[in-house]
Amino acid sequence: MPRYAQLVMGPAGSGKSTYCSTMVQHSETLNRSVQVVNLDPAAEHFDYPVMADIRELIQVDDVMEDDSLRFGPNGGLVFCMEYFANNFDWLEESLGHVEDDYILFDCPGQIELYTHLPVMKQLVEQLQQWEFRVCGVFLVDSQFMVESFKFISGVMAALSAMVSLEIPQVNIMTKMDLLSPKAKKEIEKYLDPDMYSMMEDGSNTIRSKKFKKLTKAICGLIDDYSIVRFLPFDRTDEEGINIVLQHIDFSIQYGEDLEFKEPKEVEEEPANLNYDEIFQDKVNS
Ligand SMILES: Nc1nc2c(ncn2[C@@H]2O[C@H](COP(=O)(O)OP(=O)(O)OP(=O)(O)O)[C@@H](O)[C@H]2O)c(=O)[nH]1
Ligand SMILES: [Mg+2]
Repeated sequence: MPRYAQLVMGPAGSGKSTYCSTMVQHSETLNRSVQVVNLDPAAEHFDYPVMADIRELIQVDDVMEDDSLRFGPNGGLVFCMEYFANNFDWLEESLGHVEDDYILFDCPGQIELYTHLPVMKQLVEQLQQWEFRVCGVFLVDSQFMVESFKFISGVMAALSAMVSLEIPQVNIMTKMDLLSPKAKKEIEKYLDPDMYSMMEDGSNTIRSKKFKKLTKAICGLIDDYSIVRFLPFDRTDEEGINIVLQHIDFSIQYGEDLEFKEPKEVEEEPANLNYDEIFQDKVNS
């Protein structure tokens, strides 16, 4: 039986840890067990119970304090993640092996992990070897998506994770509850974007003539192949959270292998009932 994993990725502060705790709470209401692994060696705050925490293996502060390494916060994080990739047996031990496990991996926010460093790809391959079906969940803060040029750079960030990890990926715009009603209306066009008209939009902020051709080619490619789409995520909207979860479940075929549960049998009538006697009583009366 397979196990299931969501790799929760996205830029710093995009809402990854909040997404994980929201999903855990939501799953509880559905009677589903979802666990979280913290993979951020610099994490300070999160409010979900962890099944494993990378900080038990290595911490950024320890790496930065090491005089022989002399790393800053970002170099320190990269070192930690490479150390993690060389010690996947720690993860294997922490995960154990429970069939049908559904695990969220709360990843760090450094974007280079998803663009050109090999560690996340190595993690995906390792999880697949352990029979996990893995879905990438890429989060972008909706407040940084309400203008054409910001949207295109968000799309490119999501796309580079998709290309480098080669797994199904669901892209999400977070913090929808923080948008003003005007911005909420404005963002609708980015949830189902027509990239061509976005380019032609006179009010847009893509002004540079020099790069217009390149931007147009990128927009055309994304539009023609429907490569990137975003789902809205408002942590206060249960129905919206459920739609996101359904998309992810569908991409990793969660539920298809679950064992079919027989419906409860209706209680049989007591076997010692003698219908002839009852019938006779009725005839006599
Ligand atoms: N209102 C609102 N605030 C949110 C939402 N999601 C996250 N936040 C806030 O945004 C901030 C960052 O959220 P985190 O969940 O810590 O983001 P993160 O991506 O885990 O951040 P790093 O791990 O530092 O990269 C916190 O103050 C959250 O409370 C949301 O859906 N709505
Ligand atoms: Mg976090």
